[in-house]
Amino acid sequence: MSTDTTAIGNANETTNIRRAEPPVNVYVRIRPFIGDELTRGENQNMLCIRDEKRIAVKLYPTATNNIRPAQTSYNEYEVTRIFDHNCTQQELFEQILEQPTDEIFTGSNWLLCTLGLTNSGKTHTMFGTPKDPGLIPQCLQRIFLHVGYNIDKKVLFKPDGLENLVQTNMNNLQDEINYRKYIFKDDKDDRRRNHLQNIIQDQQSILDDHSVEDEHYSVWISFFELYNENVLDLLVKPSAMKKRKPLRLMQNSESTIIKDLVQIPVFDLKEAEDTIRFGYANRATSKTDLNEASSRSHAVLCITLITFDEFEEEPTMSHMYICDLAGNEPSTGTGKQLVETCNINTSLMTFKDCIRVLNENQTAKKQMLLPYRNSVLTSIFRPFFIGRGRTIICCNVNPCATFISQTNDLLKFSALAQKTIIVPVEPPQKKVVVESKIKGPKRLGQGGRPIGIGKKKHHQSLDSEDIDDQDGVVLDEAGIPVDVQSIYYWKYCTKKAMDLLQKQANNRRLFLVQRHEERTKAIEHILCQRTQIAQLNTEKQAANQQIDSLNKIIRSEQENTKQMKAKSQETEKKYHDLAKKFTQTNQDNDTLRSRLKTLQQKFDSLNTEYNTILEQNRQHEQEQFNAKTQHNEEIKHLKHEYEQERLDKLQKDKLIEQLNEKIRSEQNLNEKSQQESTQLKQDLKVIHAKYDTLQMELLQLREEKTKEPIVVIDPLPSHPPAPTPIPATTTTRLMRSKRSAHEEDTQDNKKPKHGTPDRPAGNSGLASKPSTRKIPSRTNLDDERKPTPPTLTKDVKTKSASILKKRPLAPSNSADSPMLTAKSGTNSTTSPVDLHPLVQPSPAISTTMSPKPSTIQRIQSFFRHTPPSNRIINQLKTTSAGIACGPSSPLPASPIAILQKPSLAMRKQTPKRRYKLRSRVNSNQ
Ligand SMILES: Nc1ncnc2c1ncn2[C@@H]1O[C@H](COP(=O)(O)OP(=O)(O)OP(=O)(O)O)[C@@H](O)[C@H]1O
Repeated sequence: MSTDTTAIGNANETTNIRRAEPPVNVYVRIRPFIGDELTRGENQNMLCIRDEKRIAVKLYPTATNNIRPAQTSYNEYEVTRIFDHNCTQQELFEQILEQPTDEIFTGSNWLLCTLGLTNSGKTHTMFGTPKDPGLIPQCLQRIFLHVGYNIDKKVLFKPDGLENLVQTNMNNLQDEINYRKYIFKDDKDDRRRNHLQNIIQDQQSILDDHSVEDEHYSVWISFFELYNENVLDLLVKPSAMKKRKPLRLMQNSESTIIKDLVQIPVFDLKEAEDTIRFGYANRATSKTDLNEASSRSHAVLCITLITFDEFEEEPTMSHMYICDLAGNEPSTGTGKQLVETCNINTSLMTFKDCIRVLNENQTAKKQMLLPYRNSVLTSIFRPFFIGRGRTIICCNVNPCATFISQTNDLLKFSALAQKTIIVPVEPPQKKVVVESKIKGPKRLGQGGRPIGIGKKKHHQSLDSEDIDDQDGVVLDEAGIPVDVQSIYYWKYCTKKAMDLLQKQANNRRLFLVQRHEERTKAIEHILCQRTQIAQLNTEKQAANQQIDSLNKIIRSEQENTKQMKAKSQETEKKYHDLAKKFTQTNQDNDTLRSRLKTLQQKFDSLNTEYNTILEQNRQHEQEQFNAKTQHNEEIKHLKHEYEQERLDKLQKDKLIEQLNEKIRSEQNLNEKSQQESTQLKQDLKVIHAKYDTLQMELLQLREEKTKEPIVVIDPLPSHPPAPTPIPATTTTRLMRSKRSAHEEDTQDNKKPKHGTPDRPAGNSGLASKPSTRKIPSRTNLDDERKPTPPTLTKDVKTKSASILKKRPLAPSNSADSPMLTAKSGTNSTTSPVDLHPLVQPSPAISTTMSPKPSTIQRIQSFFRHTPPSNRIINQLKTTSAGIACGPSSPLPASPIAILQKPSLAMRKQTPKRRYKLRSRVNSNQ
């Protein structure tokens, strides 16, 4: 372990000095709860801020920490200033770094480093965010605010290590030109990339014009990290990042030099920020259990300010070291992460040890050696431990209850550091190395007078002595040597020129003194202006705050305006819609009005029509009323008539009923007679059979009596002449044909509508259809009924009468006659004479004579027309009378019957109907 002799001095002297000096500035910043810390229950009010400088840590068992005793106790610590979670970045800068930043312009060096657990907000405090810049961006802003237009555009000097300066030339700025090219590679124009190059090219002429400016500042930035105890440059080419080698540390008794560290001149704030952003991107970070982007190295930013003035002998150089230390964390990882954590913790431990030793040395009689060589970090910061600069420590505190033990340790160290006083020592004499043959700027104060002028003075004295001592020189009236070829003449001229130059130099000196005074005044004025600017800045900040609040108001107003605009647009839309509707409604109204007009006209016309119709109706009603009264009278009359007719009808009905009863009885009789007739028909059939046998007998008899002549007297004049004898076959045939004709007649008689032969045709309604068939028997009978024509001979008549007298028909019905036998068997009372007068035997028929064919025929006809029984005849008479009664006295259709119809009676009696009814009644009547 090496010792640092610069830190060891006389103990008593040092203690006295220390008391006068301010201690190390230690600030505590407590970050707010982030992420899910509140939901995890990390807020257990473990930290209690007593006042601006005092903070108390509550110690009792928590959910995750059971180390502490059960009873609640507080550890109270005092620091320079405490900032709670409400502290803004700007507030922090104003309190911590504003004054140190101003002081680097007076040549002081400052070290600001952050300490704290991992994830406690160290990087956030240093760099911040684009919207909420941290201490470094604000510090740069402050520096460039001071520098203003006095930036050294000539880049006359460059830092050599942390303590020395070198004058620049064409060669030693080449590295910086290259650095700037890749750092500002994203520039759209080449202005910044070529800026330094252009300066160097114009350097010759600029250097000649040294008298124009009086105060210059040049700002240089270097950015490196301490990773695993190696110094690694952060401003190297991205392509060389992986190959980059650790930089070497070179130390002497006064300072530490990092060899080959890139230092870049920046000419404005933008360039400085871009440079730092470039370096920050190269920093080693990785994800840990506690932080998404945990710093795995200590990042050190060095801002170097070179100041030179025409009236000062030497340029001054000051540094601002801003160090974002990696977080102190438990050694829980493995492999690479464990190595990183160990190195981080070692370097932090050494840093704390150095502070502790310094603190202990304040009171200890025997001064201890600083263990700064134990880590690269403390080696670099050594000048600050030996008083070559001031130190600020910012302790970032994680408020979570989980880490309260580590927080307590950190605050304990902070309180210790805050009590530590580091005695400042005189800065070593800065060496300005002139490497180029080109002359540097000529300083007025340098060497008292210009070299040339001093030499001239020396020559002048010599020359004047020469001239004064010259005796043989011929002078004119003005005292000028006449001989221009002589040395005295030229000496004289030179003397005069020197005098003139001296005069000019004196004048210039006076001018420069005057200008210096003016500039001093101007500087005073500028300083005054700076204070004014500071005031203005505060005012500006206040104004900015006001602007912010106003902006908020404006934003809210804008939002309101937007909403109002939207509303107005909506309203406008509604208005347009309503206007459209209004025009539409107007058009509708117009059309409705026109329609109303036409309707009004129609209404008027209809009204007039209505009035006329009303009048007509009134008249019509009157007429109807009159007609109604008439109709009522008519109805009364008709009712009366109807009553009469009804009575008549009742009488007639009674009559009809009586007649109906009669008809019914007649019908019964008729049925009985029909039964009898069927019986008779059967009898007739039997008689026919008998008749045939009789015929046969008759034929036999005829054959027997062929020889006997038969006189046949024909009573009818229309009768054909006496028939010639007919052969038997022919007679038989004739008989048969007659019988068939008789059968046909019988069959015709079966028909009910055929009237009986004695029924008068004219009295029967059924007889209105006379039978087209002529019954020969009836004709014969009619003919028989007729009186015998006078053409008949008396003989014949007599004969026939005699025959009839002698041989009445009854005797003809002898025992051998089947006809008589049958008749006598069935009805002895039946007699053809009694029954039917028409069938009485004709007196013309002579029975005495042998039967002739005509007689046979008459017999046949007799049998054929067997008269019905009396009963049948009576029945027929009754029936015919009944039947004749119907159609002979038909009931006339009565109008009352029509009126009796319910449909007609119920029908509404309109005048028209009434009229029709009346006309019908009239027509019926
Ligand atoms: N004052 C603050 N306000 C709001 N957020 C903060 C504040 N301080 C820290 N944070 C947030 O806390 C988180 C951790 O912060 P940061 O990375 O700076 O911690 P750290 O101490 O640098 O950690 P490490 O040592 O691991 O690098 C970040 O997300 C950051 O945004």
